Amino acid sequence: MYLLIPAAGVGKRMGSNRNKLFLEVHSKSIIAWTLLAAEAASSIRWIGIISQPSDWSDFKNIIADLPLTKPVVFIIGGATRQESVYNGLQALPPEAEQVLIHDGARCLATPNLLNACAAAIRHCSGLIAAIPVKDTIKVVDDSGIIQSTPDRKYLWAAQTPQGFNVQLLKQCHAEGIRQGWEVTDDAALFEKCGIEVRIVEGEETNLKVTTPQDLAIAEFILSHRERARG
Ligand SMILES: Nc1ccn([C@@H]2O[C@H](COP(=O)(O)OP(=O)(O)OP(=O)(O)O)[C@@H](O)[C@H]2O)c(=O)n1
Ligand SMILES: C[C@](O)(CO)[C@H](O)COP(=O)(O)O
Repeated sequence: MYLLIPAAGVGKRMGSNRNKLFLEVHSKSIIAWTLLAAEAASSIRWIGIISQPSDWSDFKNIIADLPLTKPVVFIIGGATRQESVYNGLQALPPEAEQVLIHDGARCLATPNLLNACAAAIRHCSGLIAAIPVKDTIKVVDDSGIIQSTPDRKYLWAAQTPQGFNVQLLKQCHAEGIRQGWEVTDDAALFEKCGIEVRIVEGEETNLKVTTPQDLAIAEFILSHRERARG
């Protein structure tokens, strides 16, 4: 399985003055944890890191200290996650028929989840890891007035990995450019193109490290995992 890792953000919500994936949690950088999970996932055979060239030296220094055996290719990121993934798709090896896309910021995803998504994409055209929503979700208008309360039993929180047929995702990204669609995950492009996307049960611990509070939560999860391993 081919894995694309969007890693070209700037971490605005983290309040970081550099790519938040260089921040450390439990003694390793966020990107290091993500790469170690990809290395441990037996289904992953190739890794593309989609990132800003100004970050490549720092990424390469981190990678040099990791026990990686799988090829890692650097791909130029875009101004948005959507553009970054578009670039990543163009850089896939021509033989890639399916792809997993996994946020570099989701450094707690387990190898089992990566493997489960890699297995599941063999039997469908598109999928996302997701977990049922625990809170009641409100739709709120621009003036802060609640407009509706969707039935929670139909609400899932999208995570990554997200898996896709490569050709179909390339077509959907191209249509998104033509239509001016702005999406925050790749599944939305499939949905807009009318292509079915399935759910794979995600992990409650599969946090997207976005704010400083998330760093503390990630630290807790990683230290708990370490204690559980003994
Ligand atoms: N132009 C971008 C923006 C984001 N990402 C990646 O997409 C993932 C999810 O994005 P997010 O958590 O929003 O990261 P940032 O964009 O860095 O955060 P912020 O929105 O707070 O700036 C991250 O791994 C990020 O590196 C990317 O590859 N290219
Ligand atoms: C792809 C994603 O992680 C699914 O929840 C999320 O949409 C990324 O959003 P971001 O604003 O780019 O972090």
